[in-house]
Order: sequence, then structure tokens, then C-alpha cells
Amino acid sequence: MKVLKDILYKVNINAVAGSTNTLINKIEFDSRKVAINDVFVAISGVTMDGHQFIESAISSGAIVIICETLPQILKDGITYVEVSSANMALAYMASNYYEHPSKNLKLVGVTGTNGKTTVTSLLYQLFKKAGFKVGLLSTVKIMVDDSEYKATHTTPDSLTINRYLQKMNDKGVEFCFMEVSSHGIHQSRTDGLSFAGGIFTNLSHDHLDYHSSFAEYRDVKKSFFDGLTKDAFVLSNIDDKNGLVMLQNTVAKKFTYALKNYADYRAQILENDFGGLLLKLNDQELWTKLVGNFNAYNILAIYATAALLGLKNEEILRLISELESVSGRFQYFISEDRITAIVDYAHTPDALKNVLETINSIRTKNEELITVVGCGGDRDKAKRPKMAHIASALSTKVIFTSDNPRSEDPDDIIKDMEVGVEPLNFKKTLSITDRKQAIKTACQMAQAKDIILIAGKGHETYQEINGERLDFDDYKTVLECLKQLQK
Ligand SMILES: CC(=O)N[C@H]1[C@@H](OP(=O)(O)OP(=O)(O)OC[C@H]2O[C@@H](n3ccc(=O)[nH]c3=O)[C@H](O)[C@@H]2O)O[C@H](CO)[C@@H](O)[C@@H]1O[C@H](C)C(=O)N[C@@H](C)C(=O)N[C@H](CCC(=O)O)C(=O)O
Ligand SMILES: Nc1ncnc2c1ncn2[C@@H]1O[C@H](COP(=O)(O)OP(=O)(O)OP(=O)(O)O)[C@@H](O)[C@H]1O
Ligand SMILES: N[C@H](CCC[C@H](N)C(=O)O)C(=O)O
Ligand SMILES: [Mg+2]
Repeated sequence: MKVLKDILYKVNINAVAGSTNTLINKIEFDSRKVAINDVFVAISGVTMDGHQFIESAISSGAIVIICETLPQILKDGITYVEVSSANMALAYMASNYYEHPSKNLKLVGVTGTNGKTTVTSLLYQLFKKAGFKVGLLSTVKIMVDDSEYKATHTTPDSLTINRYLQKMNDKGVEFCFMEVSSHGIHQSRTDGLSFAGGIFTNLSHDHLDYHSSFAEYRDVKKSFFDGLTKDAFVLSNIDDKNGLVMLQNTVAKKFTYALKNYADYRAQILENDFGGLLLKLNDQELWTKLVGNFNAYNILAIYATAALLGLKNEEILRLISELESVSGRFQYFISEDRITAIVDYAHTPDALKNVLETINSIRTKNEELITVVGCGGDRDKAKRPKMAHIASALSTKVIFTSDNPRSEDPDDIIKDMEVGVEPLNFKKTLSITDRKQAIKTACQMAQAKDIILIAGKGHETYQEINGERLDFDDYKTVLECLKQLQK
């Protein structure tokens, strides 16, 4: 049991009705999870308003209500706290409730449109190899040192974050690397956390269904860096046109990385093929198994972060050469028939362009590049024609298909995509709604030495249709199809 007034520390309060000396059990923001003596935080969400569940939370045992507008009738024995932002209040209360776990380890947040999972997962691997106890909060999974937990979000809600950070404290974790999504920042999921550092990877088109404009999306990302303290570091990719913007108003120590511009941490690509990348990094050669120009940025960010966190140069270089690629990020195999299949999580126009350009820079003219791609339902519709345009312009053949249609009709999503195909590329394209069938067709079309790219779902092991997640795995599917077709 905790005392309410202790967990309200730093919360911006407008009004209180009732006692704050109350003993409380736990905090919940979903009325369906409330039990006796809990605090219920009413959040006005994207689809519903949590304020309408105050009554039901009280019936389930809530004795404290945190809300943005006080109900008209206040019940005896219940403490009501009016705050200006319920999301922000939840984040500070979560941190207080779990006793500020982010202060007991070095927490590094990674934000940007693409590369967050790659950078955080590789940092997790590198620090584990260096012998530390490490934590990870990522799209793919949550790790409390060696214990793995399922991830539901890229950046979980603030209660979940602090709960896992406390578990990390209990295990003696020294470093934690976490993805910081724009939804996460906007919904204050990371407020109140003590970050030792923040990394900016890049910014391109995504989530314009949620953010009102690209400028708002950029400013939300920037606000993460604006919120860091002066003992923290910011590491920004200044080859990205918003790299310097992220550094504008932060009081944290500023560091930059780049392949094309002058920066604190610089690298040059010496070799780039399916075997990996050979980089010249601050005058030293460094080899990595990771493939693709964009991974040169990720590797450079990892090197710089490890250096900023105190690891020695030689050790970092040695450990980077041992890193394995992240599940569903340029994950590939070559079949018995010498067909290369690549599964990649490219689900934004920029990521898709980078992956296709990387493959094209490695591929010879006689080899076909067959791309299978779809776009998510209930997500930014403006990405659809853009991704279809890029896929059809940069591949020799393209199959448009489904990628988590969610509540939408998959054929409508495909139609939105087809609009982006330029007339000269029409003949390269084909649409097959069923993703398994699309992958199978790509495998049937491929000859020896051709390359199949299956983009958009990466590590995902499901296809979400009408609220139901049906088992589906791109990597397993393509592996099986190529095996069955073996000549
Ligand atoms: C659009 C969005 O971000 N939604 C998130 C948001 O939910 P919401 O605002 O829709 O909630 P709501 O359904 O309107 O409900 C409002 C409030 O009423 C409460 N409620 C609701 C029903 C009830 O009976 N009782 C009750 O108390 C809810 O618990 C909630 O607090 O707050 C919830 C709790 O934190 C999140 O789980 C939920 O994520 C949804 C599932 C989601 O799909 N989010 C995606 C878009 C997302 O966050 N993605 C980013 C990654 C993006 C990237 O690629 O960069 C991520 O970090 O994962
Ligand atoms: N530094 C980078 N720059 C551009 N594209 C990248 C970069 N790193 C990875 N990508 C591409 O973006 C895809 C997604 O990468 P990753 O999962 O690391 O990004 P993310 O930021 O975690 O995405 P999400 O927002 O879904 O969490 C990869 O599969 C690859 O195609
Ligand atoms: N974090 C991203 C992931 C998109 C992955 C793609 N497979 C899709 O479902 O659109 C989102 O939720 O928008
Ligand atoms: Mg991610």
C-alpha cells in the first residue's frame, strides 16, 4: 500500500476534493482492471473518453479518481484530483509508485521514423556481450536482462514502462535501451523518466493519420530531446535534414554522427554486399554482418552511444563485428535453387526505398528483384500510393498484397496503393490479396539468382484482420514455399 500524496509528487494539480492521505493499492487507467482501493486515471483517448468510466471504476473499488474534469456529483469517501493532463499525471504517478526505477540505471531512448528497433536491439546485444546486465524495451520484445517478455507496443504505456524498469532494478540491470515512438511522446508515456541519453535516427513520412502535419510529427519528436536534462547526451544524425532541428533547444550535451557531413562520429562505406558492410569509422576499419547503407547509420549510432557510455574503442569495434542482425530486419537466406529471399520490416516509404536501393546496389542486371508488399489498415493512408510507387519503380516485378488490414477491406487498401504506380510500371505489377498466395506466386516466378523481397511485416507472426490476429510469418512462409518448389 502507498499513500496517495506520495505518488502525486510532481503532478500538476488543479483541484482536490477529499483526502490525499489515503492509502491506495495500485494505479489503473482502464476501468476494467480496477480492483478494491485502486486509483483510476481517466484519460480522454483517441476513440473513447475515460471520464465516462469513472462510475464503473468506483463500483469496482476505486477510491481515488484522477481526471481532467471533475464529475458533477462527487461521492463521499472518494478522493477526486483534477489535473491538466491525465496522461502526464499517469506518467509521474507511475514513476513515483515504482520508486523512480529509471534513476537506478542508465536509460537511453531512441527516436526517429526508422531504425529504432535495430539500434536498441543491437545496443542490447553489444552491452550483453560486454558483460553487463541489460534491459530492452522494443517493438519486437522486452528483455529484463535474460528474461524475455512479449511487447504489445513500440513504447508501452507509462505504468508498463516503470513496472519493467523496476524489474530491471531488481535484477541489477545497469543499462536499458528503449524505443521512443511519436505516439509514446505525444501520449506522455515517457514523461517523468530520467534518461541518460537520447538518439535521433531519422525523420520521414509516417503516422500522418495521427499527427496533424509533418511539422507536428517533427515537433513531437523534438520535444523528447527538449525534455532531456543537462547531464544527459543527445546523439543526432545530421545527414538527416531534421538532425540539427532536434538539437536546437535541448540543454543536454550534443553529439552528432554522419556519413556525408562533418560530425563528431563519422563513417565511410568501403564495401557493401550480402556478406555485410565494411566501414571506415573515425579512421579505423570496422566489419559488420549487417547489410545495407542504412545500417551504416545504425552501426555508427551504436558505436557512438557505446563510446559515450564509457566503453573502450577496441572493445566496441570487436563487439560490433560479432553482432547478429535483428529479427525481420534484412533477414535473408539463399535457397537450394540459389534464390535469395529477404524479409524486411520496411513499412514506410523511406524504409522501402532504402531497402530496395540497397538490394539494387548489390544485385546484377540479370537478376530479377521481385517485391511483395502491402500497407497496414487503419494507418496513414497517404503512405499507400507512395510505397506502391517506390516498390514498382525500384523492382523488376511487384506483387501488392495485404499487411494487417485491421478493420479495412484489404482490396480497398490495395486499390489505394495501385493509384501510385506510374503508367510505365503498370506491367510490372500484380495484386494478390492473400499474402500467402502472393509469396507463393513470387517464389514461382523466381529463377536461380533472383531476389525476392517481402516487405512490411518483418518479425510479426500474425496477420490482423477485423480485430483477430491469425498466425502468419513471412520468413517461415517463404522458406516453406521455396522448399516445396525446389527443382
Ligand atoms: C492510437 C493510440 O495510440 N491508442 C493508444 C491509446 O488508446 P486510446 O486513446 O485509443 O484509448 P481509448 O480506447 O480511446 O480509451 C480511452 C481511455 O478509456 C479507458 N477505458 C476504455 C474502455 C473501458 O471500458 N474502460 C476504460 O477505462 C482506456 O483504458 C483509455 O485509458 O492509449 C492506450 C493505452 O496506452 C494504447 O494501448 C493505445 O494504443 C493502441 C492499441 C495502438 O494501436 N497504438 C499504436 C498506434 C501505437 O501506439 N503505436 C506506436 C508505434 C508507432 C510507430 O511505429 O512509431 C507504439 O508506441 O506502439
Ligand atoms: N537507419 C535507418 N534509416 C532508414 N531506414 C532504416 C534504418 N534502419 C532500418 N531501416 C529500415 O526500416 C525498417 C524498420 O526498422 P526498425 O524496425 O529498426 O525501425 P523502427 O523505427 O523500430 O520502426 P517502428 O516505428 O515500427 O518501431 C527496417 O526493416 C529497414 O527497412
Ligand atoms: N508501428 C507501426 C508498425 C507497422 C507495421 C505494419 N506491418 C502495419 O501493420 O502497418 C504501426 O503500428 O503503424
Ligand atoms: Mg520499432
